Amino acid sequence: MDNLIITDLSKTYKNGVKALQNISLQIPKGMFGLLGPNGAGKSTLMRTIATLQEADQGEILLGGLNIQSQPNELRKVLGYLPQQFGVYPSLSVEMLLNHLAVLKGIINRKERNDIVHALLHKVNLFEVRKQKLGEFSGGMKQRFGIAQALLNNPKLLIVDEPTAGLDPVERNRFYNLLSEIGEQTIVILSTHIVDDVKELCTKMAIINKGNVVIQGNPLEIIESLNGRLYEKTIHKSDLEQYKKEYQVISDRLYLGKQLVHVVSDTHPGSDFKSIEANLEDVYMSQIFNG
Ligand SMILES: Nc1ncnc2c1ncn2[C@@H]1O[C@H](COP(=O)(O)OP(=O)(O)OP(=O)(O)O)[C@@H](O)[C@H]1O
Repeated sequence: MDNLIITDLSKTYKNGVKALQNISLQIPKGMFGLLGPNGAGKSTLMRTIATLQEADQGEILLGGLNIQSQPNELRKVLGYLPQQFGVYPSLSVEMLLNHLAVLKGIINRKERNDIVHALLHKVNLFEVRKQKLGEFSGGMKQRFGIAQALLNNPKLLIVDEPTAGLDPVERNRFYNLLSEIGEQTIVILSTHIVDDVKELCTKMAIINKGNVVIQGNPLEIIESLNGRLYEKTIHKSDLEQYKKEYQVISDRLYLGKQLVHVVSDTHPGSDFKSIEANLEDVYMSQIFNG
């Protein structure tokens, strides 16, 4: 299976926003999590990989395929679930998937029927295939979004913030579906929900202000913070002072008390407790102090 290799990719919008700044990433088969805050550049990167917009500089290769010079070849092996997935609410799920299959060039009726039914089973919508999409819950719509993205049996699947607004049960179901697809395919999951990546991904990157600030295996990335993370309960009124004195990466109210997490190479003082890092801590340390 071919890797997706992104080298030195940059994009500045006409208004001067540097959305991507010399991005380089190596993305193998499996689930790849792309984390970053609002405006980090995730959608710009996804859309560039999906050949929906062009970069100013850099190269994207999928195996032997050059995405910029061979966009039509890429589209044949690409599945894409954008952030805003527009649907025709009055069509039944089966009719709409059939229609999209025709648009994707699956002309033979028998073959098309087989593919549509297999996909409806895969995303667990077969039983409700006669229902209108407009009547579906958010989770069902997202699963339909995956079904349409899989119509051409893609080598590369891009999903842009797919779990926003899903309840825990639906989110879990969606995770399971993506994991299964990730066994055969490169899946790039763009999200600002740290848990999405923690649960699912074998590789990840955090981007902030158009830059890759860290990339690798989530467990190894977490390990890089261990031994340097401390916790303390403080008075709320002291928070600003702590922020001046220490590298505070997060502050939150926990059971009515103000809890701070601090990164420090040496023990910051006896009142601090050394704690195990998690991905949220890594994310916070990279976004706010990186
Ligand atoms: N068409 C555009 N013209 C000008 N600026 C844009 C355009 N699209 C995005 N931007 C800006 O580029 C930056 C990156 O935006 P992008 O949508 O890629 O971020 P994102 O990480 O996907 O954010 P979110 O999580 O909010 O979707 C932002 O500052 C955004 O305002």
